[in-house]
This record gives sequence, C-alpha cells and structure tokens, in this order.
Amino acid sequence: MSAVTSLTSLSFLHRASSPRTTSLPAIAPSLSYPRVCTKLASTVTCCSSSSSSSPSLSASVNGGVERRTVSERSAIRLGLPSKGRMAADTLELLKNCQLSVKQVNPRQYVAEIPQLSNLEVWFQRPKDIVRKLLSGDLDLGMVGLDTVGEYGKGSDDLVIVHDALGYGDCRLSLAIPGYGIFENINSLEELAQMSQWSEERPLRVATGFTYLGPKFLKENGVKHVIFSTADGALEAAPAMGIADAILDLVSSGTTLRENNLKEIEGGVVLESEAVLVGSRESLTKRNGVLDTTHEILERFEAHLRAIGQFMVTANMRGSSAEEVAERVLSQPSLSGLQGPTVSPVFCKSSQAVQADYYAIVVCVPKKALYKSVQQLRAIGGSGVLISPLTYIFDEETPRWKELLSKLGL
Ligand SMILES: Nc1ncnc2c1ncn2[C@@H]1O[C@H](COP(=O)(O)OP(=O)(O)OP(=O)(O)O)[C@@H](O)[C@H]1O
Ligand SMILES: O=P(O)(O)OC[C@H]1O[C@H](OP(=O)(O)OP(=O)(O)O)[C@H](O)[C@@H]1O
Ligand SMILES: [Mg+2]
Repeated sequence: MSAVTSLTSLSFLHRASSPRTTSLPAIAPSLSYPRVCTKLASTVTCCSSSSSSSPSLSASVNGGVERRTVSERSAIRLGLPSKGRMAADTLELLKNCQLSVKQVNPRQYVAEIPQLSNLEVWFQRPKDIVRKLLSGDLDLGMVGLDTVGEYGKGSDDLVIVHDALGYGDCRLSLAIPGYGIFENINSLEELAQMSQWSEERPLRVATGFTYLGPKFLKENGVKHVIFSTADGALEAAPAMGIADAILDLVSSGTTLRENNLKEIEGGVVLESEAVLVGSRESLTKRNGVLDTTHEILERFEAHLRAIGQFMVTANMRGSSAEEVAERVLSQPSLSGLQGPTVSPVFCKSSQAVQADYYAIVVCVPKKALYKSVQQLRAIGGSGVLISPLTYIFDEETPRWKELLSKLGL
C-alpha cells in the first residue's frame, strides 16, 4: 500500500480540489498519487493564447505539462534561480566565465548576458525552471539535478548538458530516528524488513519529493509505505509523531544530527549538484539554441577544468630541452595536461649567446601543488612561480560530443 498525503491537510485539500489538476504518472498500479496542481504560468498563458487564432501556436502534453511551441519567439531563453541557495553561486559561475548577467534591478525578472546575443535570462524558482523547460517557455536552465529529477519526472525532453557545475552539492537521502525501534536499523533492507510495517500500519515517510520518493522505495522493494508532504522543516516530522522516516536533501548533515535522525545504507536516492539542462525540442528545433549552448558549455568546461589547476613555471639547468623534459617527466606529479613545455633561456656570456638553462611550464592539480614543488626542487628546479588559471580550452569538449549523441545529431 502506498499513498501521498499532506502534513498540512489544508494545502492537500486545496491541491486536490484545484480545477487545473494533473495527476502524477503512476509508477505502480498499487500506488495511488495525489492530484497535484501544476500551477504553471505557462499553462495560464496557454489558455489565453489558445483563445487567439494564431496558427503558429501548437500544444502537446509532455511529462504531465502542457507543451507549447511558439514559433514566433526568436530569443533564446535561459532560466536562472531567482533566489535561494542556488542563485548567488549560479551568477558567480557565469561571471567567472565572463558571462556576467546584467540585471537592471533585483526585482526585475528578465536580464541579459551581453556576450551572448539574442539570449534572454529569466529568473525563476528552480522548480519553475524545470516546468518551463517542459512547457517550452524556456530553452536552457541551471538548477540542481534533484530538481530536474523531481519536476522533470523522467521526461525525455530534458537533456543534461553539463552534469557537474561544481556547486549546490547535496544528496537526496532517507533518514530515520537514531532511537527507539530504529536504534539498531542501519540499512534500507533492515528498515524494509521490520515487522512493524503492514497494510494497516505502513512505514510513514515525509518528503517534499513526491515523485522521486515513491519511485525510489518502490524500485527498492519497500512494501507498506505511505508518504506525506510538506514544504520544509521535514526533520521535525518523526519527533512530532507524524512520520517514521523522512526523505530530504542533506548536505552538511547538521539538520539531521540536530534532530536525532540518521541516514542509512542504501538510502541515498541521488547525489545532486547544479547542472545545465536544456529542452531537447529547443536544442534540436529552435534557431541558435545549439550554438549558444555550445558556447556556454565550452566556457563552463574550460573554466571548471582550469580552477582545479595551477600553472607552474620554474627554471632548470640542463644539457638540452629533451634531457630536461625527461627529468621532469620522471616525476609523477609533473606530467601536466599533455607534458611539460620546455623552452631554452638564452644568456649572454663573454663568448656568445647560449642556453645554459631552461624554463619549464606545467599545469598541476591544485591538490598536488606542494608535492609538485617538492618534486621540482628534487630534480634541480629553482625560481618556481605559481599562477592561477582562468580557462583550459581543449580541442573539443567531451560533453559536447555527448550532447550531440544524446540529441541524435
Ligand atoms: N542542504 C541543502 N538543502 C536543500 N537544497 C540544497 C542543499 N544543498 C544544496 N541544495 C540545492 O539547492 C536547491 C534548493 O534551493 P532552494 O531551497 O533555494 O530552492 P527551492 O527548494 O526551490 O526553494 P524553496 O525551499 O524556497 O521552495 C536544491 O534543489 C538543491 O539542488
Ligand atoms: O545537511 P544540511 O546542511 O543541514 O542541510 C539540509 C537541510 O537544508 C534544507 O532545508 P532548508 O534550509 O532549505 O530549510 P527548509 O527545510 O525549511 O526548506 C533541507 O531541506 C534540509 O532540511
Ligand atoms: Mg529549500
């Protein structure tokens, strides 16, 4: 048995009685789901637009969301989080890639990135970014992978363009109390096998993830479970006697600890971080979207690759460039991206101009910096200079090839 009820029964009733309801896709015949109002601005626009006689407007249903194709929109639209913990880091990443967002004032929801012509930035709540990608009102978005999973509901129209933007790290994880009947329960398997759960008295899970939660527990063979939902502070639910377990995002783990809850083995639904996601329809059909995506992806890849590395230069005596290169390559932390650059340093002696020593340039991972300096010294390096890197552009980014293949191009 499984169902989703609301911790705040009023909001559940409100949702259930909403005139514009769309049921979540069933994942098992035995599971029943609440009817959730999608509350899409696009749905509203769609209603008003469909009353016009515009022949270029068409609609189809995609992942429970009505999709519009408005051929007259020529600007490319990128959705960014309007507030919350993803907002500042998203703008920071774009700025570090020389894609600064120009917003006239913080209450204005549209902005531009001057380097990307014909691109509109729209600030939206993360879940609305995903919904609007599905409805065709946005082409690209930057949100957490968890949000894509929950609100995208596995839709084939959502394509992850970059899966690791380096911020917003967290995991969606099941947690249970560390006390009482759960004291010796440490895995999902043990939790599922507890004799307490039955048709009449199911395991009660509180979660904001009403799509991913039931899907995960069903896929993991947990029977006799019932779900309730709330908008926040879920960690209070077990102590309040409302739920036995919670399924929520965890990053530092502090909130769980402070509420005497623990994660269990096998209980992680997904690991998440910020991603760049696009609409397949837009990427394949809307003019310019693929080119703009290529540029954004290249900048992201080049920047994210560079921030993990330092550029190290040093001088070294040697008989030839090859001999110096061999010495450098004998050290495990000095192989660089493709190998060291070795250049002669010409000095003027009393006789003639000659190369007595060489300058070497090598990229080293930030975490191996000190080891690299020690290895350089061990082979006779001196005058070691360390510089930060802004970009490392490769011939082509692997993610671009992956994207083209996902799009069947
Ligand atoms: N500890 C965390 N708790 C929640 N979200 C986190 C955490 N760490 C990173 N994130 C990321 O931040 C996103 C949530 O951001 P935020 O809470 O601002 O948005 P929201 O959930 O849409 O807003 P709201 O909570 O106001 O409805 C998550 O989807 C996730 O990708
Ligand atoms: O592992 P931690 O670092 O402690 O973070 C996890 C907590 O952060 C989020 O809540 P948020 O701060 O968004 O508050 P909310 O639950 O009221 O939405 C999430 O829902 C957890 O409660
Ligand atoms: Mg939140």
